[in-house]
Amino acid sequence: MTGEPQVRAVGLTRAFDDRVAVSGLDLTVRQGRVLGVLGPNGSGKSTTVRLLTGLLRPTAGTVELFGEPVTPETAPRLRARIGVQTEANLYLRLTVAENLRTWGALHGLSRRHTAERISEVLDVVNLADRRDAPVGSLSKGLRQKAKIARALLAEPELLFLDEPTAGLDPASALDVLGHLAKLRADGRTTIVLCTHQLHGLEELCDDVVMLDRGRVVASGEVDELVAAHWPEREYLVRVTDRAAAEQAVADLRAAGHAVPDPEPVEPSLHDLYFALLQGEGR
Ligand SMILES: Nc1ncnc2c1ncn2[C@@H]1O[C@H](COP(=O)(O)OP(=O)(O)OP(=O)(O)O)[C@@H](O)[C@H]1O
Repeated sequence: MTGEPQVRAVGLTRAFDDRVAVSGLDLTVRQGRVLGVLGPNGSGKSTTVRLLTGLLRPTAGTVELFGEPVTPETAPRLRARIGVQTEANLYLRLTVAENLRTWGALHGLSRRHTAERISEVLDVVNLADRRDAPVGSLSKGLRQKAKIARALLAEPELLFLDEPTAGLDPASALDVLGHLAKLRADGRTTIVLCTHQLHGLEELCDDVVMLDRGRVVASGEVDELVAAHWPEREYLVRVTDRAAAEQAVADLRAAGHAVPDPEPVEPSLHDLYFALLQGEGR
């Protein structure tokens, strides 16, 4: 963990009237890492992202982005360097491409670079065929895609995503997660994402903060947390011959290992969805 801290929060706390949404949160996200902010509904994930991006003022505690304190004065300048998926609604009367062009202009991108990036980000979220549709005519999931495209447009060095795969169909969710994995592999983008949908995120997150009712219940590197919780590993062997599976189990039992009976692995509804709608397995 050698990168410079891009995000640092100390004692971050936010109350709404007498309800404490986030309490005493400490976190550091270093350059090029992916932090997952995880927790059930109402645990404070979105509030955390809004506090970290300067969209909400803390009741107590401090936030630094790129080593600079976030204050009402610095927030607009610092926010120009980050991509936030949840920030501000899209203009419903403008088309997807017009929304993105406006965003590109706000971030100082040239018209030509914006046009190139629009094609690239619409491909990432699989929305190219709706680029000239008014955003107001899009379904909820398609609007979500447009917001992700907007967050990615200016190739921000720091990206905040709030439930990025919520409302996306399984193939589009995989496309978005695949793109985030590519950004992670490039090492130039630092990502903070909050979610309660864990599927597909295990391989993406380097670090996690787990929240419950606004408090941190665990935080650290994913590998270290998993290893500390489950020091033992299980091993999986796959064979297609039932008799061979039973023989292997009998041999293991004879050698003194407590092994359960072999169980067939049934293809899932997920597998069926991809076989029928994405052409896999045809
Ligand atoms: N603007 C607000 N006014 C009053 N209470 C709020 C406000 N925003 C959030 N809260 C409360 O703060 C707590 C944390 O909310 P938050 O949206 O951060 O949770 P979350 O973990 O993102 O939840 P979800 O997974 O359901 O999106 C909740 O109890 C919520 O009702």
